[in-house]
Amino acid sequence: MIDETTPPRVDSEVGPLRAVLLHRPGNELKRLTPRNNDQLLFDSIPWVDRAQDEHDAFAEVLRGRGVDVLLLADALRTALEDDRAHAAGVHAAVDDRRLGGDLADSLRSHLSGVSSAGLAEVLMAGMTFEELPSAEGASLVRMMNHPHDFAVDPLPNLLFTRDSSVWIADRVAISSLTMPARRRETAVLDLIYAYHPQFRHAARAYGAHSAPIEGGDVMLLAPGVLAIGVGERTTAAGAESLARSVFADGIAHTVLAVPIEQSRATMHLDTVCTMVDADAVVMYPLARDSLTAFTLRPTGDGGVKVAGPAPFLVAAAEAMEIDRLRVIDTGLDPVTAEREQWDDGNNTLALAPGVVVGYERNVETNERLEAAGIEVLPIAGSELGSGRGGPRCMSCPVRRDPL
Ligand SMILES: NC(=O)NCCC[C@H](N)C(=O)O
Repeated sequence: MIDETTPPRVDSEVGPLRAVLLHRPGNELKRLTPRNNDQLLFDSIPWVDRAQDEHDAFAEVLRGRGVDVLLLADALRTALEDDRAHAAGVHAAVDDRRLGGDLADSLRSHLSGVSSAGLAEVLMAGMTFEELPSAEGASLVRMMNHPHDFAVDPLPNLLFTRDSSVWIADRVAISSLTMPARRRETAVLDLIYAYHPQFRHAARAYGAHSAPIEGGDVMLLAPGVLAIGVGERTTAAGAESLARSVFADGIAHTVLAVPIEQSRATMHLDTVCTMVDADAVVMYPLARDSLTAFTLRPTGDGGVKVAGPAPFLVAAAEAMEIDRLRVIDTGLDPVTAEREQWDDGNNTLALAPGVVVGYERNVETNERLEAAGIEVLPIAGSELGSGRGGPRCMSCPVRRDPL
């Protein structure tokens, strides 16, 4: 339960974390098979019960440090109690282009009568053709699809709540996700933020239908200073559009657009770099000297001026108005560094300055962080990590105290 007396607000990556949106993995993970896991962006087939246990333990670590945990499925069910949300949810679930007019109409009319919990389940876990309600009359679409094909796609990547929405100051930006397997997450988050009683009054930053942006690329380096990774998921147009939006709303004065390699291992900026203290990051060694940044600032008359590129660490320190942004030197040999980067060693979630959650398997990265004075709270992630995402990816901070 989130403390409802204090409105959502996030101004930094490391201010004491007070409230967070997580998604406990559910039946949507049971949809993964060796035939569809690549398309659904998982590298293997997770053991679902164990993934849930790992996630419960993650949530307990956060609660143990005074963080209110809001679970996405609960939030969605609550939002869908509103009739308008329910109708929008039915609309979001049914794709006429996939089902054809007749089947789409009959599924819409079926879903209109299900409970908010039932509709939430369909929105998250999807529906196969054999699970469709039996309808009278013949449908070519029903006949020509395999019973196990998806009539409504599942959303196994809901687990990574970081990517689908991001709070910047007192506004929420709902992502416009790039990969087809994740696009419908936008509609789910839109329902939650529009209709959940706790969020209904939240102002929006950025339009959900703008150019692609994913939250894993958005980093709140300091109040008013954002870094946005531009690579496989967030486009330059997305970064520029978010920059314009935060400048117009007066919630940021500088945005750094950071080119990152377009590969699965580096799909978001937070796969190579996360903040562990107000002036320190943990960073993949290969990125340390190669990351650059374009600096965007408002012109004052509605425009945006662009400077650079410059080395990322230099541009970041200047924008943050600090002498330097420290890189915690994990000092790893290239092979260990590559292995631990793949396993989200650089993807830590800060609970406060100098206190982070990290996957326990990244033994060497965690040891070096501890040696540098960072407290690492280890969590198991053997199953959670099968979708390639660590503690930062699996969390959307909703409220942090000021630094
Ligand atoms: N911020 C992140 O790096 N999130 C991890 C997302 C993993 C997910 N399987 C995806 O490919 O989108």
